[in-house]
Amino acid sequence: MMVLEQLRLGINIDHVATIRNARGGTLPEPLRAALLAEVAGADGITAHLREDRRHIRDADIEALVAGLSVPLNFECAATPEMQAIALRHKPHAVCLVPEKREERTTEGGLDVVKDEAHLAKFIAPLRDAGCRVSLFIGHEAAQIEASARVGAAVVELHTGHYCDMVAEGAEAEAAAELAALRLGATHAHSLGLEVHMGHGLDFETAAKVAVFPEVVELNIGHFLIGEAIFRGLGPAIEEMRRRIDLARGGADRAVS
Ligand SMILES: CC(=O)[C@@H](O)[C@H](O)COP(=O)(O)O
Ligand SMILES: NCC(=O)COP(=O)(O)O
Repeated sequence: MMVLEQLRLGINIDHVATIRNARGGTLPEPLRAALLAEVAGADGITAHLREDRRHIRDADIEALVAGLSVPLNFECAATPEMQAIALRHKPHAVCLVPEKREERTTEGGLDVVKDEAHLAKFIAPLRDAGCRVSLFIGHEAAQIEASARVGAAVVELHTGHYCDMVAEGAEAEAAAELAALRLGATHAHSLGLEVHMGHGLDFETAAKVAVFPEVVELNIGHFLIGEAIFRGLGPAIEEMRRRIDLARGGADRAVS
């Protein structure tokens, strides 16, 4: 088995805030989860400040910026409000995602082709401020090519549909989606874009995409926060690290 560069594992802590907000108090604290994730081997922390603040809130972003030792990947919609917040905090990375207030979770990728002019203008000041701008998109070639044109440094390919197909036992569709993600990763890499993947990944699906050599980072949240109920957050993250390292051909480096 070929040994590839170790994948960066970004831990999304949005759903710690979902649990906190269910009671309206201050516990559990997303920052505490993020610090624990760092200790467990997270290479970065992802937090999505939605327009409706349904999970992460502005104060969480401030606490993360002040308290983290690893890079923050700030996910947000491409709106003037979010651009101002990003420019105030200057996180390591800004990942632009599509948002619909009525959706339960991020349903698809950005339509970079349609919003090319807007995104090019939107990205420029973030890039000038030193943020690595990432676009959360589907695997379609046209979206990848438009992402390169608008000046993004990174694309994060949406793995949600692949994960849904696996969960439904739709084997042919899952295989086709995985193949399309693979092609998308190769295409994006060939255009000079750094390639990340994320959304809906669990131990099995993360291992499947971890083998793609062009992918350098996975962002994983909901599954791990759920898994933390059963085995604790640290052990859940360590197990994810072990599985993706193993898939990547680095069993000797994997946490035992
Ligand atoms: C963009 C993305 O995939 C994550 O931010 C994910 O959306 C987690 O948050 P939600 O459950 O609010 O979609
Ligand atoms: N960008 C994807 C992400 O941060 C994690 O998504 P999920 O694992 O919470 O679905």
